[in-house]
Amino acid sequence: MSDSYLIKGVSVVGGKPTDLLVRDGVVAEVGPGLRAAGAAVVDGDGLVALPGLVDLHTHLREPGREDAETVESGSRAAALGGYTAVCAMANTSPVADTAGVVEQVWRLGREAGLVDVQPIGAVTVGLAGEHLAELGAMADSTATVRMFSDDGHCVADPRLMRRALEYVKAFGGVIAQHAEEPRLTEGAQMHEGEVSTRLGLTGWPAVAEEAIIARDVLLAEHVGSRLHVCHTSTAGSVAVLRHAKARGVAVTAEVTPHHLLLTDELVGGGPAGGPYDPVYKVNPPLRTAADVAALRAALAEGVIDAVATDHAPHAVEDKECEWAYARPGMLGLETALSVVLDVLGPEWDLIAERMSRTPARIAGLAEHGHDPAPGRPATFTLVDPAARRRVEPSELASRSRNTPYAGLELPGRIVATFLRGEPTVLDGKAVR
Ligand SMILES: NC(=O)N[C@@H](CC(=O)O)C(=O)O
Repeated sequence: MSDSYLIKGVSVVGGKPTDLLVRDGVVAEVGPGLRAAGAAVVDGDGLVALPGLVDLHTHLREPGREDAETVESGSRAAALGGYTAVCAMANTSPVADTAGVVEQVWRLGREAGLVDVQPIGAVTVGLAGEHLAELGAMADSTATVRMFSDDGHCVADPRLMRRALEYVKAFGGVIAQHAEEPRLTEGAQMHEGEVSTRLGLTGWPAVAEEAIIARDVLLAEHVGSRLHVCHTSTAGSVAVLRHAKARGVAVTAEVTPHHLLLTDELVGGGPAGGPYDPVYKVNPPLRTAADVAALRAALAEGVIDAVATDHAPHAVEDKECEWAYARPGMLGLETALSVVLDVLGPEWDLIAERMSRTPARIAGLAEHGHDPAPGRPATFTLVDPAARRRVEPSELASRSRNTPYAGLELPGRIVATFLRGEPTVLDGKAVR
C-alpha cells in the first residue's frame, strides 16, 4: 500500500472538480493541478467525495450470532457502503451490558481495522427492562461508550427511562430509544392498517411508536437530558418530534433507508418476493406511502437528523421460513447511500449532513463527519453518482442475504473509502 494518494479531479461534496492529496493519514492539500511524486493516483473524474459515512445503528451480531455477521464481515460491508464508523447495537449474546463485552466488540473492531466500531451499551441488564446496566463502567471503559440502547426492545418502564436519562447526564451520554409500547404490539406482524386487514396479519399500530416518543421527549425535557429516537417510522412521530424540537428539547432522531423507500404494500408481494415474504418483515414495520412522504420531508427539513441503517443481518433459517416465525430485520450497510441518493437526489450537502456530519456529532465521534479539507483526517468516501447497480444478494460482503432490494436497480456506487489515509475500499472492492 502506498502511504500517499493523489485523487485527481474529484468534486468535494458537490463542488467544482479539484485534487486531494492524502499523506500521513490526513488531507495534506486540496486544490486544482496538484502534483505529488510517489503518490498513488486515483482518477476522481465524475466522482463525489463525501465525509466518511457514520452509521448510528448497526447490528454486527458478534458475540453470539457469528453465522449471521461478525464484526469483521459487518465492517467490510460498512466500508463497501462508504462508511468509516458504525455504532454497534447491544443486542448481542451475551448482551453488551458490561464493560467486558463492549471492550470485546471495540477490540474486534480495531483488529478488523476497516471502520471505527463504536459499541453502544445496553440500558438495562440483559435488555430485560428491569435494572439499569453498568452505564458508568461502560462509559469509563476503553470503549468510552456514550450512547446506550436496548434496541430490539423498548425501555418501556417510565421510571427506568427517567433514571437512565438522568444517569447519562454525568458524562454527556445519550439514550437511544427503540420506541414501541409493548402492550400495543403484542403479537404484531406488520403495520396495522388496510394491508394488515387484507392479509389477516396482526397489526403494529403507529401510535405504539408515537406514544413512547411523546412520553420520552417529556421525560428528557423534565430531567434536562439527551434523547435519541431510533428508526422513526410514522408521520405522527414526525409531528411529535417537530413539537419537541420547537420547545427546545434535546432530542435527535434517525430514519432508516428502508422506511424512506418501501411501504407495507410489499408484504402483499414485491420485486424481491411475496406475498408474505419475510424479507419485508422488519421492526418497526414498513408503513404507508403517507408515512414515507412525511419521513422524507422531515429528513430534508431536519426534524429527522440522520439516516441510520438498522443493518440487521439474519441467517437463512431465521428469514426463509413462514412469515410468523421469521426474525424482523433487513440488511442496510451496502445499499444505504444508493437508497438515499434515489430518495433525495444528488443533494450532496444534505446527504453529507444526514449521513456523516450529524450522526458523528450525535455519537460523539470527533474524528468523523468532516469534509475533506487540509489538516483533517483523510476519512472520506468517493461515490460515482452516474453508475447504476442491480442489487445482487450473493455479491454482498455481509454474511447474510436478507436485502429487500434484491434485483432492484439503484443509483450510485462506492468507488473508494479511506479511513485515516488508508484505503479500505479501492475500485469498488474491499482491500482486505
Ligand atoms: N430492526 C429489526 O427488525 N431487527 C433488529 C432488532 C429490532 O429492532 O427488532 C434486530 O436486531 O434484528
